[in-house]
Formats: sequence, C-alpha cells, structure tokens
Amino acid sequence: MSTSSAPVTIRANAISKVYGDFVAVHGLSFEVRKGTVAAFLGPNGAGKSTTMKMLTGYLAPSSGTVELLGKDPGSSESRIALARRLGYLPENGPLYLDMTPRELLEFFGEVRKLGDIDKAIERVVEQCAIREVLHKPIGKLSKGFRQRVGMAQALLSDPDVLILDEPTSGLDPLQIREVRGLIRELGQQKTILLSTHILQEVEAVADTVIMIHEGRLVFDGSVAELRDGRSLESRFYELAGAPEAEADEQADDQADEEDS
Ligand SMILES: Nc1ncnc2c1ncn2[C@@H]1O[C@H](COP(=O)(O)OP(=O)(O)OP(=O)(O)O)[C@@H](O)[C@H]1O
Repeated sequence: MSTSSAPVTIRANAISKVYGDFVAVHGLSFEVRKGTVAAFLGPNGAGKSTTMKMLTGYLAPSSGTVELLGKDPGSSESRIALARRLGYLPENGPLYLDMTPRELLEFFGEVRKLGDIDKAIERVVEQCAIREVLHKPIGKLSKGFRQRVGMAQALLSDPDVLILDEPTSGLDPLQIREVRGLIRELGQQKTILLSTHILQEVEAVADTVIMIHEGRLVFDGSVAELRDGRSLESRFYELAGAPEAEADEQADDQADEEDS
C-alpha cells in the first residue's frame, strides 16, 4: 500500500504526443510512488498505450519529460541502467511469434545480462503458470497464454517498476483472478502502473487511479476519491464526458457486461 512518504518512481512532467496534426496526449503530469498499484484508466483511444510507451522510453514525448527511477528512460545510458529495473508488458504481448516461450525468456535473460537465467525462468514460469506451453511456438498459443508469456517476460529480471498495458486482456475468468492476485502481491514491494478500461479491475487491484480522456488528465487520486460516494461506473462515464442520464444508462450496461 502506498504512503505519501514513499519515493516517487514514475513521474510524467507535462508530456504530450503529437501524431501528424493529431494530439494524442496533452500535457499530462502525474506521479506514482513505490509500493503502489496505480490503475491507468480511460476509454478506448484515450491515449493510455501512447503514454505507457513514453514512460518506458519506447516513444519520445513531443514535449515534456519522464523520470523513471530518477532517470530519463529515453536516453541510451538510462536504457541500459533501467533494462533490469523496468518490466514492460506491451499492448499486444510478445512479438517474436516463431520463438517458444522458453527461447524468448532465454533471449531476454541474455539481453538483460541476468546472472542465473534458468532460475529466473523457473520463477516466472511458476508465477505466470506457463509450463504447459513452454516449448510451443508463441504464434500458435491462445491470446490468454500469449498474454501470460508477455507477463513472464516483464517479470523476468524481478524489476522494481512494472508497466503493464491491459494485463488481463484475453484471459479467462480464472486466469484473470490469478493475474490480479499476482499483481496485488507484487504491488506490495514494487511500483505498478497498469492500464485498463475495466472498472472491476480497478476495484480489485488498485490503490490509486489516474484517469485520462482524449489525452487529458481527468482524475488522479484514490479509488475511494474516484467513487465519491457513487458507483465507479457512473463516475467513469461522467469523467469520460457522457451526460448524466446517459452515464447512468451506460453504467448499467457495463455492470451487465462485467457480470456476464
Ligand atoms: N502511430 C500512430 N499514429 C497516429 N495515431 C495514433 C498512433 N498511435 C495511436 N494513435 C491514436 O492516438 C490515440 C490514442 O491511442 P492509444 O492507443 O494510446 O489509446 P488507448 O487509450 O491505449 O486505447 P485502447 O484502450 O483502445 O488501447 C487514438 O486516437 C489512436 O488512434
């Protein structure tokens, strides 16, 4: 659980991203402290993936700066220093479709210069429950297994900071419960920022919420502050700009969808 005295591990200082003449992210500022699970919430197209790519150094901000563990993740010296301390699960999971999970994990273990690669692989195989698919090509795995291989890759170096883009996307309900349990456990010690548009996920794992809409910050605070005595669904739709009557209707629809 986060406290305000814990050090800040992720800091975005007025970051923006412009694609051609489209501004996907507008001057976003927020911070996440050590030992916090922060949900990065927003409707489809809000700019979550773009922001996460900027936080991890995969995409340079058009303006503004990022500090990850006090370093600029975009600079080449920091990239090497951060390689073992940052775990990133990208939006579409691991891209090396011809490799098996075992080969992928060995590859990342070597790139990150881990000491005992076999031991690290054994740990993440257990944590992410991927033993049964370890020797099958990633391209032939179901979306749920691919996602878990992506999680295993992100956790391989036992990093201090985890940035997870929709970590439960494509998983079945049992797998979702396991991954959420793992995130809660890891969040005791690490800093975790995970993107989602599922409100049940926010309630299940998050200490704090950063919500964006059309690339702008619309909320930054605790889950209880977000709820503000109402349902999370109606607050979400209100912050996403839906008129009140419509927001209540959409909240009912989302509750039905999540119950099914
Ligand atoms: N490479 C790109 N070139 C042009 N526009 C882009 C590019 N990548 C993203 N966008 C646009 O930027 C906006 C934000 O996209 P982004 O993928 O960051 O949103 P998101 O919140 O992660 O959405 P989702 O929940 O659907 O994954 C969208 O309108 C998207 O179409």
